[in-house]
Amino acid sequence: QAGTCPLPAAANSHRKDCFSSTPASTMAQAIKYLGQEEAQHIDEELFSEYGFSVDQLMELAGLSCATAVTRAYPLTSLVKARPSLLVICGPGNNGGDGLVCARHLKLFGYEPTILYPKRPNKPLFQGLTTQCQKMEIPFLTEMPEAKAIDEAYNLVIDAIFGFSFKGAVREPFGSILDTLKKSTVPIASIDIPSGWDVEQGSTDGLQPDMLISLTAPKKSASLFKGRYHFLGGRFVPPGLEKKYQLNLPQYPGTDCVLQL
Ligand SMILES: NC(=O)C1=CN([C@@H]2O[C@H](COP(=O)(O)OP(=O)(O)OC[C@H]3O[C@@H](n4cnc5c(N)ncnc54)[C@H](O)[C@@H]3O)[C@@H](O)[C@H]2O)[C@@H](O)CC1
Ligand SMILES: [K+]
Repeated sequence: QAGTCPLPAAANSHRKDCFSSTPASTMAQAIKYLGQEEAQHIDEELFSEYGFSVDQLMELAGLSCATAVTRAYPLTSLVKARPSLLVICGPGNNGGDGLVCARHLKLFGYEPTILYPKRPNKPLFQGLTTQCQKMEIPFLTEMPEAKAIDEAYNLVIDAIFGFSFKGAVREPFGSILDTLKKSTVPIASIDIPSGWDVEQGSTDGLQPDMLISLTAPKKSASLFKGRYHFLGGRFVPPGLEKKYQLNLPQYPGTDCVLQL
């Protein structure tokens, strides 16, 4: 169909070429938005075929997230007297990214506080937790009320669920997400806005101000309406990028993030 973009209507800059008059053969390919299974296959292949360990990629992912946050919300732009942030970590690797992100943000001069209600009994997560504690990052024992969040924090970092989220949200995360929906503080979501279906998004879910897509955006990212969409996780080997036709944009220089 002439002039019809095959991609979802929420226009982002990478879709401009849908309407370009440039012949298809010479068009730059748009970055791919991954389905849930495809994201999980890439993840598995990075560990099995490409020899990475989880903690390696988590460190790079978390550093990307912290770097992207400093770009979108520099210390000088924060509205509260203290550069306070609330980082909410979930029970899987998305939560691990949140712990790494919090540690780097502390090194970058922010004052993160962490809520980590479901902690996996695995050395990786125990180590990341100890590192944050040794960095003098406080851990909350319960989720504050929306009003208390509005008063205390400049930004909430949502590291609750990533690309493995499925089905109805189980507690305590249902209540946590409900509180977040009532808060007016901007939210920066790591990889997926938590509670969103990885492919279909959510009509009544979180509406984050920022999304940091890791490796490549997931399908639901086409429905993101916030101000800042960043790509991070600059660790994809060319063979893997080619196999999955990711068409990743070129990161500038040595940067670990790119604004989409
Ligand atoms: N391959 C990659 O590209 C990388 C991925 N990383 C991160 O890893 C994430 C994926 O991590 P995981 O596969 O561990 O999964 P997630 O962190 O997405 O979540 C899985 C956890 O959430 C729970 N869960 C799932 N659905 C739920 C529901 N409806 N209610 C309550 N709990 C639910 C599961 O029981 C499990 O504990 C990515 O989104 C990304 O943030 C990075 O750490 C490193 C690199
Ligand atoms: K998330």
